[in-house]
Amino acid sequence: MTARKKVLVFRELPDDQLARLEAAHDVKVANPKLPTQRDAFHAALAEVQGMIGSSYPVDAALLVAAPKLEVISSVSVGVDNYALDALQARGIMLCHTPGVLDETVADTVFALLMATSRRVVELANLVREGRWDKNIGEDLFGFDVHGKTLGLLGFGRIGQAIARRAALGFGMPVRYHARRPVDLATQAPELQGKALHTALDAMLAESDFVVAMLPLSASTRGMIDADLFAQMKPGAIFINGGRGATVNEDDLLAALDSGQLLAAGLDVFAKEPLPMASALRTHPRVTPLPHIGSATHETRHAMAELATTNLLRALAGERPAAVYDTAAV
Ligand SMILES: NC(=O)C1=CN([C@@H]2O[C@H](COP(=O)(O)OP(=O)(O)OC[C@H]3O[C@@H](n4cnc5c(N)ncnc54)[C@H](O)[C@@H]3O)[C@@H](O)[C@H]2O)C=CC1
Ligand SMILES: O=C(O)C(=O)CO
Repeated sequence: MTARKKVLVFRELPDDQLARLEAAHDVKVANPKLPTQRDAFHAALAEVQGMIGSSYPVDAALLVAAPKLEVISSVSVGVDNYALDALQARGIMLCHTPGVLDETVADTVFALLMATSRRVVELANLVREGRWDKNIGEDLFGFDVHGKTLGLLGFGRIGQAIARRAALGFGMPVRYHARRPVDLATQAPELQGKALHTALDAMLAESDFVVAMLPLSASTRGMIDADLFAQMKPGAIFINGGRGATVNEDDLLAALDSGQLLAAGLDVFAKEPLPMASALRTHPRVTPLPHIGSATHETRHAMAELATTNLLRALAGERPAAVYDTAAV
């Protein structure tokens, strides 16, 4: 039996997963985002060997305050909140939750594709506000999704789940740009002949919808800028389901205002929650969502369960299923 260790949980965890942790270890729950719990969080850092978190940034200074830390288990697949080089230098293991959220995030991205192209929010508001007083005319028509070309920036686990919906369900030709081509024969045979690795400029020029599904890293920060928007097909729709800071938001607004982009569907923003002053909040051709890509009951539970299992395994000296390779940055 593993010796009991000290664990700090600094995000919400379902009761059944908290119970699994408490059965094996001494657990402190403290949310550093709540002023009433911030002191408890900082006090606990000095003692903990394991942590479960997600959206609170774990930077190098915070790690200095946690000298006994062996493992962090994140309830997320994205790891941009963690100081990866400091974790690597200290030999602290980082676990995350790849795979269990792919289909749910792909559903959210498709909701944004449908909402932007068919003007769902705008037209629902027209009905709600009692402005549906005649047959809808051309000025309120949308554009088809089926049969249109989809360009994917990022073609990993989630990008491929989006491509399956597009190619197999909506008859959409798919082009993708990623760090390297994917061997579809072994990884996604159902997409063979349907999703093509394409040079970035050609992909942008050919796509009716450009969907970004990129992690945030030094190479992707600010990558989607005026230069990329200018290369997109005039009247394209842009969707971001990855991370907000991969986009230059001023350039995005300029592309919307010039008419280069027809619309944007955004689940993620450079600063979250989206500041009241952001023009993206109220822009008539932006559909903004509050970072809900994976936010279903089923998937958030599956993520919490995987994160708990990862932490329990790591603290028991076993290899967890989903260790992030911090050396790969
Ligand atoms: N909106 C939401 O709620 C969610 C957002 N995400 C975000 O989506 C990201 C992607 O998740 P997965 O598909 O699981 O990751 P993944 O690691 O399987 O795929 C990442 C893809 O991005 C590509 N890529 C990375 N850097 C690139 C660059 N500089 N240029 C071109 N392509 C590049 C890779 O080649 C790969 O195709 C996560 O890291 C996270 O930030 C993930 C889950 C939910
Ligand atoms: O997992 C992630 O990276 C998210 O953004 C939330 O699911």
